[in-house]
Amino acid sequence: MDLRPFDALLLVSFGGPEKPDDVVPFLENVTAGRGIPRERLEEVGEHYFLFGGKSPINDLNRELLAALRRDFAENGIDLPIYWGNRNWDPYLREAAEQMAADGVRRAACFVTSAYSSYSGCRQYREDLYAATDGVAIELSRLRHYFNHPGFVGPFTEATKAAVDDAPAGTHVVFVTHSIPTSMNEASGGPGREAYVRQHQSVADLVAAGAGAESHSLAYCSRSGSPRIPWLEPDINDHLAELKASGVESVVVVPIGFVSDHMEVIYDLDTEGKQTADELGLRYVRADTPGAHPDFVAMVRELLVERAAVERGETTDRPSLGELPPSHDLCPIDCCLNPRSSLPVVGSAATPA
Ligand SMILES: CC1=C(CCC(=O)O)c2cc3nc(cc4[nH]c(cc5[nH]c(cc1n2)c(C)c5CCC(=O)O)c(CCC(=O)O)c4C)C(CCC(=O)O)=C3C
Ligand SMILES: [Fe+2]
Repeated sequence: MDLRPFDALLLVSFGGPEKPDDVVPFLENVTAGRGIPRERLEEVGEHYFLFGGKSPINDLNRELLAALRRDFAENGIDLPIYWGNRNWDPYLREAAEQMAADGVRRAACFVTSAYSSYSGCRQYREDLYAATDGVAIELSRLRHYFNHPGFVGPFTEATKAAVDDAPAGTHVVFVTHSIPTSMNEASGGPGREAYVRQHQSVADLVAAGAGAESHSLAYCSRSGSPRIPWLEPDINDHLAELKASGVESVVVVPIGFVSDHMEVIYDLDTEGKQTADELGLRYVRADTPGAHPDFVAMVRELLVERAAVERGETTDRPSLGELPPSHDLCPIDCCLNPRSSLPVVGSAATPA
């Protein structure tokens, strides 16, 4: 398999605490200079302490790494895979330095965030720039994959399984991370609202593929000042509205998350489930892709595709639904955040 010009794959993720002593320093990393109210930090810290001070995210990434290495071996790909996080050990900077020491010149980066937003797109590209500043290595962020069959497929399979087991009249609620409405407006470029449009497209695709009778999109994990508008409805409010409108059973599908992060196991499996129990709603949560073989194969396919693009060859760019396959290079004004003007990797010269 021709993977030139790449000589490594870098798995790029958020990072999370692994023990109680990590929790506060991790939260300080995440919120550095971001003005998250202290109240919210204490509350988020409690979510982690409830699970022994350990986030599931690092172990999930270790599983994904192992699955990727097996998939590469089975497909005759002899490319090293590295791992680096934004907010916790192993940090991106260490991964970049290790790659450079190992002689890697050009790495393709797979980010564990499928959609466009400052948090899921530009902030990672800022992190990649900072990690390689002064390090002789070039990084290329692989395209957003929210509408790739390897992402939509596992969600459709999981949702169909849950819907098939559920009583008639079950409503499917798709859930993602809430973000400030201003961040949504800037996602994909000024006024594009790519974040919400991408989620709506995935929700419609998965609902159709799973044979859902009715479906909607809701949000979890809101933070920040209550005076700043964030995307709504919150999942808990939404469950109450559904119940009031006569719904008796829901399947909850966390399409905003590639695996069972803290948001999924706390905000949905713990808090959302409790809300549903109090309302007397049947509540089942569908699986995230995790290390699903089709999701793992997608990472390889995105790498092979981008390598061909970099060599100037024409190639297939699989996508589902009405939105086109996402760009390789982001428009120069993609996912801007008025509070940040840091340099980034992966920008085109032209605006959206
Ligand atoms: C869009 C989006 C994703 C999905 C895309 C992606 O996957 O990247 C995501 C993922 C994640 N967010 C995570 C954790 C946190 N996010 C926070 C804060 C924030 N997230 C935001 C957005 C997103 N976040 C925003 C606009 C904020 C507030 C401002 C800011 O600070 O930027 C805070 C601070 C406290 C709080 O405000 O809740 C924490 C602790 C974890 C780790 C979970 C684990 O440990 O398993 C993961 C995967
Ligand atoms: Fe977050």
